[in-house]
Amino acid sequence: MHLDIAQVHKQFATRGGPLVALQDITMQVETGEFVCAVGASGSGKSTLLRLIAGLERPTSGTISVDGRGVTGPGADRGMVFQSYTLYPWMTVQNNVEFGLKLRGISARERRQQASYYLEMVGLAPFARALPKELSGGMKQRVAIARALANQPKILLMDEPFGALDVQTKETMQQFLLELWQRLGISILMITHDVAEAVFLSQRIYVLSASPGTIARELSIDLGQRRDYGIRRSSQFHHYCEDIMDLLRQSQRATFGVPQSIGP
Ligand SMILES: Nc1ncnc2c1ncn2[C@@H]1O[C@H](COP(=O)(O)OP(=O)(O)OP(=O)(O)O)[C@@H](O)[C@H]1O
Repeated sequence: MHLDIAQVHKQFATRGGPLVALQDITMQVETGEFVCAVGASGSGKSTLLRLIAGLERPTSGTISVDGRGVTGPGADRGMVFQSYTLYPWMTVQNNVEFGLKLRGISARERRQQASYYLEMVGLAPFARALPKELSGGMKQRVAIARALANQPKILLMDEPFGALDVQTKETMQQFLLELWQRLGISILMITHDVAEAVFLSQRIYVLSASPGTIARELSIDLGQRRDYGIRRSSQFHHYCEDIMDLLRQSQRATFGVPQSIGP
C-alpha cells in the first residue's frame, strides 16, 4: 500500500470570498505505518481526510492509493469518524455487514466476515444488540470492525476518540495500537490531541493553520510495543513539547497573540 498526496491545494468558495483550507500538502503513508496528522482547529485536518476518502476533490494536486488516482469513495479506504455513524435501527452485526452487502458479498460470507471482525474487537457477544445499547467506546469498536470488514488498504480515522471520556479514550488508544500491531494495517489518523498522536504513531505531520500547511514531519521513535508507562518518559514529553511549540508558533502567526494549547 502506498498512499501518495502530492502538492494538494484545497480552496472553498465562501460568502467572504475564496478560503484556502489546504496549501501545498505533500505526504505519504506506506504499508503497515501508523501516521497521524496533528493540528489546531481550522488547520484543515478534516478537509484533508475527506479529500483522501474521496468525499471532496482537491482544487489542484493529486491523491493516489497504489498509483490509482482517488476520484471518489472506495472500499480500499476505510473511514472511522468521531461521531457515531452506526445505523441506529440495525443490529451491531448488520451494521458491520452493511458495506459488504452493498458490495454484493453473499449472506454467508458477510456473516463470517462480520463475525470475525466483531470477535477481533471483542464484541461478538453484542452482535444482536442495537447501537443504543452500547457505550461510546463500544460503538467506536463497532465502527472500526465495520471499516475493517471491508478489508481496506488503509484505515482513515477522523478524531475517532474525540467524543470519549478520558479513561475510555486511553483504553481505546491501547486497543487500537494492539489491533494495528496484530493486523499490520496502515492507518492515517487526524487528531488535535498531541499526546494521542505521539502515543500512537510512528510518524507525525504537524499542520499549521490558515491556510493549512505542513509545518513539520517528525518520526516518533518510542519502540513498537508501547503501553501507558511510556507517557511518563522524558522522551515522550520531549516529542509533545516540540509539537506544541510548533502549534503555538502557528497560532501566534495566525492571531498575532500568544495562545496556550494543551495536550
Ligand atoms: N465545505 C466548506 N465550505 C467552506 N469552508 C470550509 C468547508 N469545509 C471546511 N471549510 C473551512 O476550511 C478550514 C479548515 O476546516 P477543517 O474542518 O478541515 O479544519 P480542522 O482542522 O478539521 O478543524 P477542527 O479541528 O476544528 O475540526 C476552516 O476554515 C473551515 O471553515
